[in-house]
Amino acid sequence: MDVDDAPSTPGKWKMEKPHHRHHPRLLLPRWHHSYPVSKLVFWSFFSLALFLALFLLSPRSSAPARIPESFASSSSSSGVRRAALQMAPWGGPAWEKRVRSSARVRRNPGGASVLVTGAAGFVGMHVAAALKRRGDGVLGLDNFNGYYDPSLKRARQALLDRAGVFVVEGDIDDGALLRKLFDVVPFTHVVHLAAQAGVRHALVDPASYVHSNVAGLVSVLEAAKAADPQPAIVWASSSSVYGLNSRVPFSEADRTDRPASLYAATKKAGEEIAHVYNHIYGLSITGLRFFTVYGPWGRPDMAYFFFTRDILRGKPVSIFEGPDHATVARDFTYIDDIVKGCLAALDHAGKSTGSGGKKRGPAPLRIYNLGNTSPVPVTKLVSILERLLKVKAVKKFVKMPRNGDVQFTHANITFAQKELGYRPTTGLHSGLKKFVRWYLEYYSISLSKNDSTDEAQRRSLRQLHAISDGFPQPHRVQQPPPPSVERRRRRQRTRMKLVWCPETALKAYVDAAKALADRSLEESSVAELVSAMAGGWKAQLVVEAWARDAGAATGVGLRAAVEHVRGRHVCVVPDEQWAAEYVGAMRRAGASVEAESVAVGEAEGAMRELEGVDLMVVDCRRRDAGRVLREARPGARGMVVVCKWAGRQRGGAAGVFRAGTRVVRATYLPLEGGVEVFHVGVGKGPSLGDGRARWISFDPFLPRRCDPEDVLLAGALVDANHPLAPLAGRRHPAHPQPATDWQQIHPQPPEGVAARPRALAEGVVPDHDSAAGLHGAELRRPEHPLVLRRRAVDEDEVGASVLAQQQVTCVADDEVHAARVGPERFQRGAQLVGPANDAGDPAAGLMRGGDQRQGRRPRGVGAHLHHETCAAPGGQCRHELGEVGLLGLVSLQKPTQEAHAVSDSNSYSLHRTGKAQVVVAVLTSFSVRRKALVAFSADQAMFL
Ligand SMILES: O=C(O)[C@H]1O[C@H](OP(=O)(O)OP(=O)(O)OC[C@H]2O[C@@H](n3ccc(=O)[nH]c3=O)[C@H](O)[C@@H]2O)[C@H](O)[C@@H](O)[C@@H]1O
Repeated sequence: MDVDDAPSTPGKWKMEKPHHRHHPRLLLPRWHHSYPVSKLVFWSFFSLALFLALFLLSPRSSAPARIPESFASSSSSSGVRRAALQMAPWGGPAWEKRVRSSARVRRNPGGASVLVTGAAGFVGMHVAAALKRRGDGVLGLDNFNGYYDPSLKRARQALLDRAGVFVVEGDIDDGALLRKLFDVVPFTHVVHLAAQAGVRHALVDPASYVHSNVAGLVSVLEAAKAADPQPAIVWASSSSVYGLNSRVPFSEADRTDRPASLYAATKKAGEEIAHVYNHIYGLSITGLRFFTVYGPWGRPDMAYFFFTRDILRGKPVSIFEGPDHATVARDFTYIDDIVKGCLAALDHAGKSTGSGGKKRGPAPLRIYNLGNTSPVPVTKLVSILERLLKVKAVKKFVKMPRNGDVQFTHANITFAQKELGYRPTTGLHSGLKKFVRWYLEYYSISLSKNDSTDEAQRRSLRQLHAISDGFPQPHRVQQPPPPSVERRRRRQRTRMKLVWCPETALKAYVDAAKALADRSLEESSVAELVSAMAGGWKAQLVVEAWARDAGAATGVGLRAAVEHVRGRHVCVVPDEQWAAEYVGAMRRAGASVEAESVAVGEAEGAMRELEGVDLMVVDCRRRDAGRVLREARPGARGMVVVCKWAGRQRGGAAGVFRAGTRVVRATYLPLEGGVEVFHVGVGKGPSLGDGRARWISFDPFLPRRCDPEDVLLAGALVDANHPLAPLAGRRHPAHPQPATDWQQIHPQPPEGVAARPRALAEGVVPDHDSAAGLHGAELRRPEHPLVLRRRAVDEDEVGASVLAQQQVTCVADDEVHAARVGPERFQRGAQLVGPANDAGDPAAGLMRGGDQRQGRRPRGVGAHLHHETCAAPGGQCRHELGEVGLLGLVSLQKPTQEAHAVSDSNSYSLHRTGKAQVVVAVLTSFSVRRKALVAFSADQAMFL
């Protein structure tokens, strides 16, 4: 799993600029104006007293100086147990170098260098990743305590590591470590998110709250105030400070002196402590009151998380109720909105004025609510989860225990809106959808769409069998690998590793074909192809770099695919106007688009948000196509790249593919259910050097307009570090030299047609390359006749070469055409599907089921085909009614040994025999010197 599954919103990352960004009022501690000084004094004393009492009472560890005492607590049913954590040692030149490098600002002139505490935590990881993505320097700090499953924290750490963020293993209470960090890096900001979270757990382990949330905060502020330069601080307070406040929505100006839990009290104490450090030392401090944050990579101790686990396991979930069965509600806020708020708070923080512990002037002290402004009852939360999980929850309504919970929360975000441009955009349903997707993926749980609830539940239970009784354990515990392992992994990542699943490929193909059936959209055959690819690879992140006026067919196809594989489809566009046009095009094509599915911005910016791309579709007509490709960050398996209109590149993409780049020329996609797709791309002229090419798809329902189309699966990008780059230099095993034309790839046409390629190559017929490409084609299963579309028969001579030896059904559009094709072409029992029908409308007679009045054809598998088979044009016709399960069944006879293996029986045999070499191949019309073959050999391709 990669960062992208995590920082879940790749899309619009636009914070509205506040109108009065530099308003002098911002420099004043606004929130405490309405706050009596006596209360301030009271809270300061309260905090310190609480801290001293609990700190002195708690047992101390005798850990060596560099292994700080832990504030971690392992919650266990037997009660409170505090454990000293063994921290990784820190210090030394190599460690310092790593720290410096991680905190170095890159690609973002004037960017921040940020220390993120609690970086292996839920919010911490997302914030650290987001800062890194935009080019800020980021160093993480986390003590990996055992409050909840540390392997989840390790997995987050591994994710950050891949993103280039080093997470130092240490405690915020380790003053020496903090001083060292500030010595090594002049941090401009600290985002302090390390804390002991959880409202109810405070009853179990009160000391941990004081240690982390009071002493830990003081420790961080001490280090920050002593640093030179002093950083600005942004830190996490909590909505829980509103406690028993009953004014809704909760505003920063409301009372916060009636906390309902020790957790809330420690957060409130933190706000008062912040005042002290601002007042005495001139530290710029912004506190953020988070409202019940949820989302992918979340905290297992939170209700939405363990409800999900319990629902899947069939265990009862306790839904709290207030007095008289009153609803309990929360202002659930999606993680991406919180991240945006954190980044905006950091950007608007204003500088600390002190240095080396001395105040030099007033500094900003602020507090903001970051909520969603729409409270949702817990019952609704449960019903959304039921729907998403397709499992009925066993609900138990219980009276809200008096353990710190409050009945409702509701944020007033006016201040954050005005001053930070904060605007939450994710509703609970779509946020939970992302969470559930992540959860199922992370814990490797699959739910079938068609399962009945019971079956889904049984399956889930089986899958969850391995999950322990406590917080769920992931299948894969990701520990940060030692450098040597990481190096090896990186090497491995440079090899394409694809997992091909014919079932999902078929579903995606069929859905794409259905979605596009009644629309005569350009590129729809390509759309079906890439949809099948995305489905077959089970691509979790599919990115499309759209070109203006390109239509929406590909987008529709990709959307159909990601639905099947629970993946994500994101379209990258350079600006808002393109975004609007894209959304419009998609809507017109009948597909809905959520805001987060559109990434707006320059190639670099937009692609930076997208880590772990499985399949990338780039329209090379975009000027920045090359930059888009260069910025693409593939997932661990590698990335399938489809370049549309590669021959029309406008210079942007030209530099991307180096000379010698292996380019694949044909696609064979094994699907299931007797359906296979074989796409051949062809160019004009004996070679493909003239930059013009077009698709032939043996899809009988190809749109009438099959415009020139270049689709490329290319394996090489300019960046030598790119995981695909090594493919550029590799030779296809069957062809020691890069293939230069089709003949080389398919050197042996079948008997009886041996003369044809030559004749065709001499340019006897138009489109001869397409015919050449088909030499050697044979029907894999004669019982499924090959359906050739008109043009293939009429113009391409394909019919002649294939029909000479096969039982082939040809589709003719009209009588005239049928006559022109001529029966002489159809030898050896070849038949012509005649166009005659009752109404005398030849085209309509071919395929009923489409909108005949509008002359539309039904396209795609699953449509009912009612056609008449005629012995010859104008002859007697035979009726046939059947399910269309045939999209063209063809395989190469002897082009390569491996393709032959494909045709042996089915795709599974590839796995067994390991013979398959060519699995995917797509044509390009690149200039000759760039043309070559990309082959995924059996050891690179895995088959399910
Ligand atoms: O916003 C906040 O300040 C706080 O939000 C959450 O605290 P909470 O809102 O209580 O979140 P959950 O523990 O996930 O509970 C969510 C809702 O589910 C309810 N709940 C919880 C547990 C349960 O078994 N049943 C149940 O109905 C709670 O009463 C609450 O209304 C976090 O856990 C805190 O760390 C954070 O500071």
